[in-house]
Amino acid sequence: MIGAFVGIFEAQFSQCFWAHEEAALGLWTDCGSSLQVALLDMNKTEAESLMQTLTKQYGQERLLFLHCDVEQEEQVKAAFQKTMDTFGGIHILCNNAGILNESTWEKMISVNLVGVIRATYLVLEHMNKLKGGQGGVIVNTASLAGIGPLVSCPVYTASKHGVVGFTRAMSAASALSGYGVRVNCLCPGFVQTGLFSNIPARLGPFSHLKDGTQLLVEKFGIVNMSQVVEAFFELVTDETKDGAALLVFQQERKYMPAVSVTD
Ligand SMILES: NC(=O)C1=CN([C@@H]2O[C@H](COP(=O)(O)OP(=O)(O)OC[C@H]3O[C@@H](n4cnc5c(N)ncnc54)[C@H](O)[C@@H]3O)[C@@H](O)[C@H]2O)C=CC1
Ligand SMILES: CCC(=O)/C=C/C=C\C[C@@H](O)/C=C/C=C/C=C\[C@@H](O)CCCC(=O)O
Repeated sequence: MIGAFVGIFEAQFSQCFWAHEEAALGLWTDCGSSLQVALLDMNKTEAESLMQTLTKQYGQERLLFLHCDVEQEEQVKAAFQKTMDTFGGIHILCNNAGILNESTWEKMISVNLVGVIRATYLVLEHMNKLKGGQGGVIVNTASLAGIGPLVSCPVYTASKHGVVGFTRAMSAASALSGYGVRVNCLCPGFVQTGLFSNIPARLGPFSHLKDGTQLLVEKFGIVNMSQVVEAFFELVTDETKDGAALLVFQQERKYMPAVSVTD
């Protein structure tokens, strides 16, 4: 799992993640008897405290932290190889790393979209059945802003629309190529994390639109982190889900049908 430490996944990790262990393990024959997790992130500070907590609960042999910046090809490649060497395989990848700051929009595209593409292509070197892998599933964290425009954040919106489009196309390419790898995306609404804090400072040239964003927050409400993790595991464990975009609202979650231009 990439970009897992702070925010959406960190807070609910232990409560939800291991609760789905049996269902996840049942998907592949070479998984052994327990779920093992590599947490890749560039935030070492947060990593240490979470790893201490999880290690106490689940044992050191099932957890691995690797410092990794998704903007750096060699770091991602090395982290996946270390994960393979440690655990013997990679069956689930969650591309969760993301930033929001309209003032540094090129970086936002680099992390939120290019980082997802890079990690997907690199993990396929290990997951792809045509390359000796066991197959697997990739879940990309997009956003509701990957479905509809977050007006105060046009480039964040573009990055997340890109994640949804890449997910759907990569899913079809994988299925038609026989990779044995499903690709889905999560589209949560607003979640109380670090990314959600200090909103005006994140809007760059669009800070004058902060009130409109606040109206969206009031309209959509705040999604609980455990709802996001539960949705993640639905995309992992439901083998019928491939190329799916799962929207996570405060009151419900529902799938967004792909728009077809040929219908
Ligand atoms: N907070 C929200 O309201 C929503 C967030 N999301 C998405 O959820 C994902 C997680 O974000 P949050 O937990 O909210 O924010 P967060 O800021 O709390 O967590 C983001 C994580 O990504 C890591 N990260 C950032 N850049 C990285 C890089 N270059 N390489 C490796 N790791 C990197 C950070 O260290 C951090 O651990 C993001 O993709 C975000 O766009 C989607 C919908 C709503
Ligand atoms: C700084 C911008 C801000 O207000 C905070 C953003 C926090 C999280 C980022 C993003 O992932 C959340 C986006 C939520 C968007 C919600 C509504 C629309 O933009 C999409 C409408 C989708 C639909 O029409 O169903």
